[in-house]
Amino acid sequence: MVVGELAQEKDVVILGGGPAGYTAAIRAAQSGREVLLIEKDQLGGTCLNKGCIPSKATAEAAKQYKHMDHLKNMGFEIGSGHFDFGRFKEYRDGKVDQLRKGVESLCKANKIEVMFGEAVFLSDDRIGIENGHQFDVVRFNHALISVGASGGKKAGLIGASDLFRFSTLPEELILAGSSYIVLEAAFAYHSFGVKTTIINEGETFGLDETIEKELLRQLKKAKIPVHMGAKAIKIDWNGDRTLCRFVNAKGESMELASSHIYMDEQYNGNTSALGLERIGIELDENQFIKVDEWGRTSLSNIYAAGDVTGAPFSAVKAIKQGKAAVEAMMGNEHAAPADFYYLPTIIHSQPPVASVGMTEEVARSENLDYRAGTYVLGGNGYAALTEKKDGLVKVLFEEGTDRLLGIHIIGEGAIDLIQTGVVGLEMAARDEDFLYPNYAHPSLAESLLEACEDAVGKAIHQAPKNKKAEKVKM
Ligand SMILES: Cc1cc2nc3c(=O)[nH]c(=O)nc-3n(C[C@H](O)[C@H](O)[C@H](O)COP(=O)(O)OP(=O)(O)OC[C@H]3O[C@@H](n4cnc5c(N)ncnc54)[C@H](O)[C@@H]3O)c2cc1C
Ligand SMILES: NC(=O)c1ccc[n+]([C@@H]2O[C@H](COP(=O)([O-])OP(=O)(O)OC[C@H]3O[C@@H](n4cnc5c(N)ncnc54)[C@H](O)[C@@H]3O)[C@@H](O)[C@H]2O)c1
Repeated sequence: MVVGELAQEKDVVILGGGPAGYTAAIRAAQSGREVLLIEKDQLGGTCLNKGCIPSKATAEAAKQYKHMDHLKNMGFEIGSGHFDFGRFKEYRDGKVDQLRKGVESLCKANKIEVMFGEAVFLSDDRIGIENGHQFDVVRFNHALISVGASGGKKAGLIGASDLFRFSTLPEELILAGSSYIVLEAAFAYHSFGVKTTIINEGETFGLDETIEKELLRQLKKAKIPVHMGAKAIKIDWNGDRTLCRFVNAKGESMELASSHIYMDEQYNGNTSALGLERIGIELDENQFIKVDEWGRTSLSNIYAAGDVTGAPFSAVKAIKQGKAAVEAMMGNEHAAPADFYYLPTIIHSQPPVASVGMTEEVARSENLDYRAGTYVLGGNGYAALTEKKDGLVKVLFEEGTDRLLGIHIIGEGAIDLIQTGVVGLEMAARDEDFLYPNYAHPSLAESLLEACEDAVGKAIHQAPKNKKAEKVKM
C-alpha cells in the first residue's frame, strides 16, 4: 500500500455519496466551502443505484402495463402487449446510469472534489481514504458521516437492495413483511406474471383503517394471496427451492416453496469499519450514530445524516438531515433543524397510497374529538375519463379548532396530492384553508376538496348520507 503524504486540507469532508452525502456536499459548496466527497462504490448511494430509482422504475412499468387496457379502450391498437423484461432491465439500468451521471455533473459544477475509496477516521481531524494500493490522508475542519445502513439479510433470502435489480424475472416470489417495499414488489411483479405471495406477521400494513381496507380489497382484486397474522415464520432450503414455513392466522401450519423469498430486514448503521472507536463517537446498540436535530454527534466538528442515524430509513429524511447538518456547520442561525413529524408515507402500489399526519385509530386512541370526511374516486370526473376510479381520499379535522389532523389517500395521483397535506399540516391549516381555494377542474385534486366538504356535510358529488358530518365524539 502506498501511504500518501498529508497532501490535502479540506474545510468539509463528507463520507458517503448517497442522498444525504451528495446533497450536503452541494449545500456546503454553495456556501463557498472547499468540499471533499468520499464514496467507496457509486455516487447516488442505495437510493439511486439499488433502492428508490430501480424500485420506482419497476412500479412505473407495472403501472403502464395495466394502463394498456385503458389505451385499448381509447382506440389504440396495442398488438400482443408482450412485456420484454430484458428490455425493461436495460431501460431501468439506463435510467439509473443517467441519473448517476446527473449527480456526477452536479458535483463537478459545484467544484466538489470526489474521491473514490473507503474512508476511515485516523483522528478527529484526519481521514484516511483507501483505494486499492493507494492510501490518502486529508485533514478537515468539519466532517459529515453519511455512509448509510445495511440489512441483516439471511442466507438464501433476497435483500431489499436486490429485489428491484433482477436480470431475469423470477417465476415465484414470496414477500414476508409489511413494509412499502413488500407492497411495491407485490403489485409490480404480480402484474408481470410472477407468482407472488405476501406473508405478514402483523395484522395490518400500518395504514389508516379505511385505506387499509381498500388496499386489502385491491390485493384481493389483483388475486395476490396475502397471509396476515402469520406466526413463527421459518425459512429452509430443500436443495432446489427455499421453503417458507409459518402458522397462519387460523393456527394451521403452512409450507410454501419458492425460488425467491424476500423478508423485511433489521438494519444496522454502516459504522463498524469507520474507526469511530478511535475518536469516540457515540453509537446506539444497532451501530447507528446518535445525533440531535442538526445532525450533531458527540464530537463538535463531526456530524452525521441519513440512514446511518437510524430509522425512519428514507431518502426524504437523508436529504433534509444532510442539509440541516451543513447549515449547522456553517453556523447559519436562520436555518431550520431537521424535523420529521410530518413525514409522508408513500407506497407505489396499484393504486398508489400516500398518507401524512394522524390516522383515525390514533385520533381515537388519543380521545381526540374529530371529524372525518371521505370521497371515493369513482365520483371524480377526471378519474372516470382516465379509468382510474379505484380508491378514496380521507381527511381528519379536529372538532372545535377545525385543524387538519391527517390526510390519507389510496388512488391515482395520491403521491403528488399528498404534498398539499404535508404543507397544510406544517402550516397548521384548518378546514376552511382547504374549502376556500380554487381547485382545477377537472382534476384528481377535486377529490381532496370533496373529502373536505364531506367532513362538513357539504360534498357535492356524493349522495346524501343519513347522518351527514355527524361529529364523532368518543
Ligand atoms: C428497494 C428500496 C427502495 C427504496 N425506496 C425509497 C423511496 O421510494 N423513497 C425514499 O425516500 N427512500 C427509499 N428507500 C430508502 C433510501 O434508499 C435510503 O433511505 C437512502 O438511500 C439513505 O440515504 P443515505 O445517503 O443515508 O445512505 P445511502 O444511500 O445508503 O448512501 C451511503 C453511501 O455511503 C457509501 N459508503 C459506505 N461506507 C463508506 C465508507 N467507509 N467510505 C466511503 N463511502 C462509504 C456507500 O457506498 C453509499 O454510496 C428505498 C430503499 C430500498 C432498499
Ligand atoms: N440501505 C438499505 O438498503 C436500506 C436501509 C434502510 C431501509 N431499507 C428498506 O426500507 C424498508 C423500510 O424500512 P423502515 O423500517 O424504515 O420501514 P417503514 O416502511 O416504516 O418506512 C420508514 C419511514 O419511511 C417513510 N416511507 C415509507 N415508504 C416511503 C416511500 N416510498 N417514500 C418515502 N418515504 C417512505 C415512512 O414515512 C416511514 O416513516 C426496509 O424493509 C428495507 O427494505 C433499505
